Amino acid sequence: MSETKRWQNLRLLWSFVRPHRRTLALGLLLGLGATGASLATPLVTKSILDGLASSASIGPAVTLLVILLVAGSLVGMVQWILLGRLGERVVLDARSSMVRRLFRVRVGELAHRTPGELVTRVTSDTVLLREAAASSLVELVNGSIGLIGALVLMAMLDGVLLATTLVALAIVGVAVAVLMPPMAKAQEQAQGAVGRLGGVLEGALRAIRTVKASRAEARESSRVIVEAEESARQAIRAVRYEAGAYTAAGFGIGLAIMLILGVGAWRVGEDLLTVSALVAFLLYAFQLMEPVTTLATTVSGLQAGIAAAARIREVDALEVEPTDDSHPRALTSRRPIGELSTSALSFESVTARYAPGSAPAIQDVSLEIPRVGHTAIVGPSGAGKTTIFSLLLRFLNPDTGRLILDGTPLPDWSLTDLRRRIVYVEQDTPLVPGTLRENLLYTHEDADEEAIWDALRAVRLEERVKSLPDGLDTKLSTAVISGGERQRIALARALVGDPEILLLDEATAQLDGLTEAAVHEVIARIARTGAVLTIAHRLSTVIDAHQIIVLEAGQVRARGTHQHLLATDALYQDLVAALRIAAQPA
Ligand SMILES: Nc1ncnc2c1ncn2[C@@H]1O[C@H](COP(=O)(O)OP(=O)(O)OP(=O)(O)O)[C@@H](O)[C@H]1O
Repeated sequence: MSETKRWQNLRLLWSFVRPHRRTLALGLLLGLGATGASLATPLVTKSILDGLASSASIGPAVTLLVILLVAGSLVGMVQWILLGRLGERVVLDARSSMVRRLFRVRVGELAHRTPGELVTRVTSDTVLLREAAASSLVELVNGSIGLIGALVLMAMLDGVLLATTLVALAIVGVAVAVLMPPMAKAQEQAQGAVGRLGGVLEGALRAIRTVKASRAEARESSRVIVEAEESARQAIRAVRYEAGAYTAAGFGIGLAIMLILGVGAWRVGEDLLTVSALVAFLLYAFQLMEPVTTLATTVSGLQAGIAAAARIREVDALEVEPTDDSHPRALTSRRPIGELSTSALSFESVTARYAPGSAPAIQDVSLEIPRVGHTAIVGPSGAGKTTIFSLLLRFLNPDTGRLILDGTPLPDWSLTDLRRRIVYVEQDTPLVPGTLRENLLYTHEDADEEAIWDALRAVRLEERVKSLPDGLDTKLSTAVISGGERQRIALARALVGDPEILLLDEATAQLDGLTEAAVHEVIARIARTGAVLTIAHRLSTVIDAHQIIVLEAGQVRARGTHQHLLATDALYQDLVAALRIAAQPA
């Protein structure tokens, strides 16, 4: 990591702590209190020893020592709790901001990342911020103050002994400084490996049915375990560096104590130092050990936090969709159909690509989708059908040309207004976590109970839902839902959404009779008052469409009704022949 990047990441780390700076300041203050108590302890011990040697009263000094011990411990405990809470708040803030960001990121940006890897960033990378932001930062500041305080007091006790201690500490410092950068790099790599492990496991579990049906359980578990092994290898590498730093620190401390004892004994023998001063000096030397030994973990905690901040930063850098604030022109009202032009949507010479410099996914496409009626898009795989939907929903923007909705270019609509008018039913119809009711109201939250039951009736799910013990409030995680039912729930959601425009990506799988009937019912209902655009995979869907658009290699090849295209277009004839074969009962 370059210095500028490290600095940026440190600032990012600070940006998470900043809102809690008062708590942090209190933590630092309490830490100072505890440090003060431990710095005073050797001096009070010295005065007790001196009192004993001269037969003076040691009562007040002993009382002070007890007070210092009790107060120091209590302050330490309060600081611990305070910093623990601070750490958890930092984690929560980081998670909340990442999650909000992730849901605003453009769909295309997420296409190249596995959900599992992103999940790891939100769940485990943020935990590393906790240590770094709270304990490490405070330990570093308090530890440094304790270190400086002890050195000053040691200088007051005996300059020669201090010089001896500093030589030993310098050796420790150099060793730790040499071992730190590779340790930080190893920690960064270990964190990255955990992310990849999450990604691979998530991908394999998502495809679990295919995995099992292909008898590939062993192969898939090996693939995941390879990532787990890599993660362990990276973590072990990091541990090795940590161990090196600790050993160097421990060796240096042992050396320092031996040197202090040796030189101290000589100075006591020469009457240059009292025994009580040597004891106090040794107590300080032991106090120095703590910041020096924990320095490695404290700095490594900070390094891990900085590396985590870098990975959080990557999510921050993902391109997000524009906010509605950038649209002063609010187009919120649902316009009466009579006032509209006959074309709800039009493409004007649209060319679009998924990445700069790549081949266009669609090229120079012009088409009109009538305000009322059903338009079906057909074409071979890769022809650009899904791209048409992505452009309409603004998951993707055209390179050239423009799209017009109700006479207004798409970029002039706020995303909220645009997507409020459109309901999108995906091919594999994912349901969101929550209850059946929440799923049905997902697109149109304000719909009433009557609209829900009407939609369920239309997709032949009324009886099934009524038979569920919790009815509409059934949690989908606890219910057994078949593939066909899942599709019918998604279709019912479309009806409840009461859309002006329905984008329906028809399932390619063979549909059961009920689901096929539900598809037709939904298309027919919405097409009576709105525009339905389907990516059609079923002959029956195509035959009934008012308009069919044939796409080939990213371009509009032909358009018309089923009869017209059947008589005039060879590709359409081939596509229909394939759909006929697919529609034959097995
Ligand atoms: N996320 C993506 N990144 C890069 N290229 C893509 C992406 N999605 C689609 N493409 C490319 O764009 C072209 C059109 O793809 P599109 O998915 O629109 O076709 P399709 O007609 O829907 O195909 P299918 O019927 O197989 O789903 C193809 O060449 C495809 O490889």
